[in-house]
Amino acid sequence: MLKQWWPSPAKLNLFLHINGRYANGYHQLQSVFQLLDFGDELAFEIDNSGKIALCTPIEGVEHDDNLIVKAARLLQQHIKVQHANRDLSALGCKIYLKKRLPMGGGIGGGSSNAATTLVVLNKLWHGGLNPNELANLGLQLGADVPIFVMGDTAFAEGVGEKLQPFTVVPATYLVVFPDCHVSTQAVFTHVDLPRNTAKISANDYQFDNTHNDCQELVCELYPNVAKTLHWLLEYAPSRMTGTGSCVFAVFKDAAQATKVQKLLPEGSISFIAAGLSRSPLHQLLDAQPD
Ligand SMILES: C[C@@](CO)(OP(=O)(O)O)[C@H](O)COP(=O)(O)OP(=O)(O)OC[C@H]1O[C@@H](n2ccc(N)nc2=O)[C@H](O)[C@@H]1O
Ligand SMILES: Nc1ncnc2c1ncn2[C@@H]1O[C@H](COP(=O)(O)OP(=O)(O)O)[C@@H](O)[C@H]1O
Repeated sequence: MLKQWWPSPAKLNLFLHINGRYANGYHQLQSVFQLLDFGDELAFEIDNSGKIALCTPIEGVEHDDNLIVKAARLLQQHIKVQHANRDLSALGCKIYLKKRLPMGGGIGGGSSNAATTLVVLNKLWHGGLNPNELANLGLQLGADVPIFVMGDTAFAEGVGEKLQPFTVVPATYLVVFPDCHVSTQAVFTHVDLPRNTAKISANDYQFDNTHNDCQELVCELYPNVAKTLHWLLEYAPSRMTGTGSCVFAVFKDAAQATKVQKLLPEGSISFIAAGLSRSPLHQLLDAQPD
């Protein structure tokens, strides 16, 4: 039988302000998480083995460290506890991944993979968790997971988990990966990271009156990020996403984005994507009710 492939989209942080730091070291931030129509895909074959197996390993990531496997195990455990009266000892699954998103690029690939796993397995295993419960479970895996579980482009606060659906002017993005992996943890523990940007109201958001507090530091640490950003800025408003390393340029339409993509230096890794208000995963789920 043909596999059902489920989308696992990328996101961009259209801006990222750091407003302070919590006692546990996590940062208090504000951001717009823009979901994209480009990403990885996952397929799931549930079985009664009780085992979780990712059949398409990612080079450099141990099976048990993969956020997909961690998400499946976390949900498996949660369902077992919630449904103690049902014999769920045999909940198992084989998982397949088509990886397209560069890792460590600030476009949320790992978190999105974890979210798609939580959402789809909850459906296939008849877990019965509601979206808020799934998002809370996802938060244990990463601050970025809830946005992908909820599935709406959003204005985010807290550590990134307080979300309100947010309307952004439709745009096409040229996203360039400067061929370096930035560790989110390394950026957030850096002494030179600014952490005192004043809070804004969601209504006041505009691309031009916001910025990314991580950008200057990452540009200093990774000259390739600085080079890519300066190149893109010649053509369109551009910014780094998340803690890097990807940089995006904003265009009105795909034709303009394609023109600039063609001018990129040879060997550049890039993709073009449209901004979406609703995740492609959730669009597919909405079209396929139980
Ligand atoms: C800041 C963002 C913006 O999108 O960066 P990117 O990872 O996308 O670049 C994300 O929210 C990241 O989310 P995610 O990558 O899931 O973060 P986690 O795994 O929870 O945390 C990675 C590390 O970043 C730090 N961290 C993360 C989020 C946050 N609000 N404050 C932090 O200080 C934590 O110290 C942790 O050690
Ligand atoms: N399924 C996964 N996809 C991508 N990265 C993963 C996955 N599982 C674990 N990781 C680890 O998470 C790190 C961050 O990945 P990713 O989410 O793609 O980047 P970012 O947080 O910068 O957007 C990777 O370098 C990798 O070691």
